[in-house]
Amino acid sequence: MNTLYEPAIHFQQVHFSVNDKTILKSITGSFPKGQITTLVGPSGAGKTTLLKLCNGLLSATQGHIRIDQQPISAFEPTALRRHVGIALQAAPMIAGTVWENLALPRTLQGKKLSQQEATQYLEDVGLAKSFLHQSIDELSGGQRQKVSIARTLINQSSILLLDEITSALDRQSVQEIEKLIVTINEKYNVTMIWITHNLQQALTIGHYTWVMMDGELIEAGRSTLLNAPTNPRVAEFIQGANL
Ligand SMILES: Nc1ncnc2c1ncn2[C@@H]1O[C@H](COP(=O)(O)OP(=O)(O)OP(=O)(O)O)[C@@H](O)[C@H]1O
Repeated sequence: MNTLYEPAIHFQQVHFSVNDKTILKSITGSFPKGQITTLVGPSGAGKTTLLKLCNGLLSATQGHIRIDQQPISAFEPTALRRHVGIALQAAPMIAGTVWENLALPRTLQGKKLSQQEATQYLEDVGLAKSFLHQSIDELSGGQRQKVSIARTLINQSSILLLDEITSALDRQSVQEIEKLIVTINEKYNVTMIWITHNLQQALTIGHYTWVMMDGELIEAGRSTLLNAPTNPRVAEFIQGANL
């Protein structure tokens, strides 16, 4: 990828296989620091597997991954999870209040999250203070996803991995989450890697885009590549998705 930005994450000839099945083949590329890179490709292309390699949920079978210029192996696992946050489509939560869920990253470290801090994080994602004491079960899908994003901010992660965080939401919530991600990216300069099946979203929200197919990175560059793909496989994929 031709970029002016230093890489937040760099993959060098990364392979991943499980039980002799190759899932990722020879991935080489960078995710530019402070930018939003959208990750697209057909189902089963290896996108989630690649994301899991970025925060140590999985380890590469071969090749090298560097996070902020350091080999990923140099990070202690919990430090890596704090440095590289993740938000998932299902936005997993514990039974309890919004505050208890927000405090979870701190609770796991034996620390507390004050009401004032919790309120600030809620404000950051556009939720009123009144949500603090609300049960997590009473939230809409969009509100739940906002709490999930607020929770990632508590660790002050400099890299955030987003796996299809809007695919289960209604149109208005999708727009709110998109706006929120752009705001967080700009306000905190967080590097984002966002898996999406919504190519319009990949184009409009992404600064950069990676296109994956069959475990390979087949195209990477400015997201506008989705408007005028030079690779025929990418063109066919986009045509099928009616961008
Ligand atoms: N633990 C595993 N054991 C065996 N196969 C696996 C395992 N994890 C993933 N796979 C396979 O690896 C391939 C890539 O999966 P992955 O979830 O990374 O794809 P994806 O691009 O994220 O797909 P989707 O868009 O449907 O979420 C799939 O064929 C999947 O079945």
